[in-house]
Amino acid sequence: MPSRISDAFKAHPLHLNHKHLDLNSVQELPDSYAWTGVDENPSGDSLITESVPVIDLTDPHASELVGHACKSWGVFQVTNHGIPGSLLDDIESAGRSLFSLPAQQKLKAARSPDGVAGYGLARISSFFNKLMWYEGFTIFGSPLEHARQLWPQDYTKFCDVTEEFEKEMNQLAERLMWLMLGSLGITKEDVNWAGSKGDFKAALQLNSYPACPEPDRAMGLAAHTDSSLFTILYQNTVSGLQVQREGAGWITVPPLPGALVINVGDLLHILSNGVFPSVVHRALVNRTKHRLSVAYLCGPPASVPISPVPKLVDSSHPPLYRPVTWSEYLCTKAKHFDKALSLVRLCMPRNGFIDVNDHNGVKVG
Ligand SMILES: C=C1C[C@]23C[C@H]1CC[C@H]2[C@@]12CCC[C@@](C)(C(=O)O1)[C@H]2[C@@H]3C(=O)O
Ligand SMILES: O=C(O)CCC(=O)C(=O)O
Ligand SMILES: [Fe+2]
Repeated sequence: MPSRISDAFKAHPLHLNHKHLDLNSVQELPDSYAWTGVDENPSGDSLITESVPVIDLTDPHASELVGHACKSWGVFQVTNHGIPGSLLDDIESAGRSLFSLPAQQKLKAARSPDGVAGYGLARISSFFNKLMWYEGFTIFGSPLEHARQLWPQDYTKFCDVTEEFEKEMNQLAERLMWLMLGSLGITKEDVNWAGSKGDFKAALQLNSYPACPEPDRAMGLAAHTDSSLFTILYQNTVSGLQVQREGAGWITVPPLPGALVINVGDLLHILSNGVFPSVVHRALVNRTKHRLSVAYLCGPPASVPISPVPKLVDSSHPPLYRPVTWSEYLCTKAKHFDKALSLVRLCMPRNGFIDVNDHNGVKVG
């Protein structure tokens, strides 16, 4: 099993990057991009339409609210999070300047088939027989080499902005982690790798969804859960993000000015012994507007095995998952996609508790 995140995909390279179309110049939806069932299960079909919780982080009850949102939704939005609006504007501009480069230029920074970082299709593309209306750029570590290839004359701006953004996101991640775990009575002593500052690793993902001639039949980013502890997502003003809610179908997470979306990932689901569900989500596209999002996928240091926190385990709550490192999990996900979580599961939950992440029999794609 790989011990470094950058080696996580070596055993399962993605050889699809050549299938790349310049989506900005396509007038009609090619058959290879036409999905069926995109419009199935909209939340409007149920009688009560619930919405994803919005939490003001300066609220004195923030931890309880966050805990409740994590348990019952696995996703929430935050306001008053302390990330300057100007930095959100800057990261959006950095993304725009990247994705508006000519296709040939972007391909100079193409992610290698077995790599983590760079420009290309979504990693999960190989699990679907249709292509996504999507292009992405992943930063893991320094983006310097790729930025030099993209903008030989002027690469420092992109590096400065992404570095500053990651620095701020790291601090917010630290705060959120303890709000989430704190709501379960878990302290730093219970999670020994998270004792000091700056212990998170993260992937920064820039996502671009060009305007699409037939949005009702296209898929921006197919349904998935994140292989992170949790993800902090900035979306521009164009809506598209949807989360799957048991019994309610697909619920749109509306872009709120200045707000950030936080979603539980598979590793926090494991760490919380299944108490926090990792939410299935996807992104749809728009007919006239270009949608951009930036995801900060927060994970533990590469060599740390993640397992259910002992405090959450007793005779009536046996550990549901075996220990797994981030890189090992990414490798399992690259091979088995939505079966990855059940592959690290030790036993089925007791007491008739249904694990929302058990997709056996439920199609997420
Ligand atoms: C650290 C990660 C987590 C990755 C893979 C690797 C780098 C990029 C991440 C994403 C970002 C876009 C959705 C996703 C599903 C994808 O295709 O690439 C994510 C995937 C995961 O969460 O599994
Ligand atoms: O673009 C979005 O809203 C979702 C992006 C996402 O799910 C991801 O980057 O993991
Ligand atoms: Fe995601």
